[in-house]
Amino acid sequence: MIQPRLLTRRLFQQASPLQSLSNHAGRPIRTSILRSQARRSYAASGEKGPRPIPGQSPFKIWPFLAIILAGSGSYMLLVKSRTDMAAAAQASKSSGQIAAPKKDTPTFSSDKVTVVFVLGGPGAGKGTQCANLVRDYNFTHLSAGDLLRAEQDRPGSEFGQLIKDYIKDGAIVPMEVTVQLLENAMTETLSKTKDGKGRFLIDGFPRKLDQAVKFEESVCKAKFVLFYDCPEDVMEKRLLKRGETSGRTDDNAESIKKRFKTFVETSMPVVDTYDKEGKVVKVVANKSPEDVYAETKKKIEGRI
Ligand SMILES: Nc1ncnc2c1ncn2[C@@H]1O[C@H](COP(=O)(O)OP(=O)(O)O)[C@@H](O)[C@H]1O
Ligand SMILES: O=c1ccn([C@@H]2O[C@H](COP(=O)(O)OP(=O)(O)O)[C@@H](O)[C@H]2O)c(=O)[nH]1
Repeated sequence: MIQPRLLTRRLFQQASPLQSLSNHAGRPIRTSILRSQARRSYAASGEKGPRPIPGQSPFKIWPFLAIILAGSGSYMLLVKSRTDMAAAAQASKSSGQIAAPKKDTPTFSSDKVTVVFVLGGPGAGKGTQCANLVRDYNFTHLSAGDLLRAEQDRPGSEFGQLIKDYIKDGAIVPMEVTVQLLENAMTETLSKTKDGKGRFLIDGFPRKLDQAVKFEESVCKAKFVLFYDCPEDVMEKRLLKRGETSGRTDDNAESIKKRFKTFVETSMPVVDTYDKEGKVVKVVANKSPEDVYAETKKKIEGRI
């Protein structure tokens, strides 16, 4: 099984929870600097300046502007450096890794790496069908949910509690965490190949449009989306049954309800968007696992 590696500094630079912490930490200093700037501005407009020439305005605007500009400039620099420093400190404390620069081109070229997103409601049978595809088509299966649960349980993870809360609530974990875990897992798999080629089933991701955009921009373009279409009542029965043995904190009636809501409101728009681009392979999932797989095979032949 692929172990998610420590998240890199890039993740910390982008992760909103930590950024807001570092911003918060810097606020008192910034406020006091602003106050002292304000005091200086008032002093500059005091009575000790040269006497005004008759006919000209007694108020000179340029000194004010210069002070405001200089003040704002140094304020911005201070804020930026403090934010970067805090992020770097956090990152090195927890991972000891060097920052990866923010990038706009995908890490993996789709010439070498094939990515298929596997989507469907909770309990639609994504994981079950992925196991079949791994056996027959030499895919590597990466379940975003499994990676998040492994990160949640990793001793020392800064995101453990955050992931736990999101999963229990059926909500979507901030994308920086999930995208980085997926990229790390892909890197690890590909590092074991001679030619850097690979095929991935990314199961249960992207669950939100911004995740889809981010992943395709920074990690790898997806070839197509395999979508398992299943009625809610069927999925609910399956999940409650799975909950008897899965040990998952979200396989209970209350969490299932929330997960369905998230799926309809947030994840279905991802499927609809890809569908408009002609990238969705839809499979009816309300049949026996064997029949679902037979339809899957028929529909993906020629696309992979
Ligand atoms: N076609 C099917 N018919 C009946 N039960 C299924 C089917 N596919 C999967 N299951 C069962 O339903 C539960 C959810 O399936 P799973 O593959 O884990 O779904 P997902 O990954 O979409 O949440 C599991 O307990 C699984 O054994
Ligand atoms: O990209 C992802 C994938 C999963 N999750 C979280 O992990 C939970 C379980 O997802 P998984 O795919 O394991 O299970 P499913 O709900 O499809 O059965 C979801 O409800 C989310 O809270 C997430 O936040 N982002």
